[in-house]
Amino acid sequence: MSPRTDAATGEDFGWEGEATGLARPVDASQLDTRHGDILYLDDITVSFDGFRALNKLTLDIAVGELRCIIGPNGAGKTTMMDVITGKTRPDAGTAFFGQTIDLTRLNEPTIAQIGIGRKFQKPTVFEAMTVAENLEIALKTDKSVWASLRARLSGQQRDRIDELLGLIRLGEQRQREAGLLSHGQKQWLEIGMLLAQEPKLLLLDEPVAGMTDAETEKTAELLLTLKGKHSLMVVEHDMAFVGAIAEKVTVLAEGSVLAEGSLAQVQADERVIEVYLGR
Ligand SMILES: Nc1ncnc2c1ncn2[C@@H]1O[C@H](COP(=O)(O)OP(=O)(O)OP(=O)(O)O)[C@@H](O)[C@H]1O
Repeated sequence: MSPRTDAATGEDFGWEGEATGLARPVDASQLDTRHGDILYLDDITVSFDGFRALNKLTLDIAVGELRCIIGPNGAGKTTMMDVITGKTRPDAGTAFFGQTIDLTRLNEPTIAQIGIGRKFQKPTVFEAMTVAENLEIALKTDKSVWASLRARLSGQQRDRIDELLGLIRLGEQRQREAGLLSHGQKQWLEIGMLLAQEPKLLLLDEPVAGMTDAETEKTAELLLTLKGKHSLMVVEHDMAFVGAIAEKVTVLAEGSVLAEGSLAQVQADERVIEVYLGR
């Protein structure tokens, strides 16, 4: 046997058949969601120096679902997203994207490429470029900024940018430098940049933190529009926002699922009240 290398990223995945290895390159067309789930985490455990940040976490997300994840500080929400995106390898358990793609065997660039987008809390847009240019770069396969800007857009790509601008409500700002946008507008632009890559599953970490009430409301509308077309996992502390968008809410505590249901159901759950109030 010889070491295997991912052609797309040039990264060495080790020997075929090893736990850290990747037997074959994966592409998004292999995503099999015939059973209805886009994501299935099973018995995931992550330990940091003996401390269990995730403790036998089991959770599944249906295709097209908008799932909200809540939980007190330190519950393991970020660690869970790190496992899904390949940033952290679990000590035990499996994380399946569809029925067949085991995310615990893939690296971060490959996971992004097969259709899992992640929005971190802080917006990261190209501030010196216009809103439209930011979306252009996100659309292109050649990620070098200058190569992207020099290349001419196809009619189809122009239509897609118009569509994205409408969706993220930045049509009137298209020629504006991204650095001049409000915090909320930057967040929407970054969501637009992720959407340009047509993710199947979008992970959003506290998308409305620092937003005004009006921006929060617009973000709720945006996410409700995306639901169905994409599957979404939203980690959020703002309960009014969660109430506006969520059908099903998962409460994490001490690295496991504590409760699941509508926001009203989980808020009425004694165990949930206890972990939030620390009684
Ligand atoms: N790299 C690390 N090394 C050591 N401990 C870590 C590491 N990353 C996370 N932890 C610990 O794991 C636990 C879970 O952290 P995590 O950031 O996933 O929680 P969270 O639910 O996202 O919290 P918050 O709502 O505050 O963002 C915390 O106790 C944290 O201190």
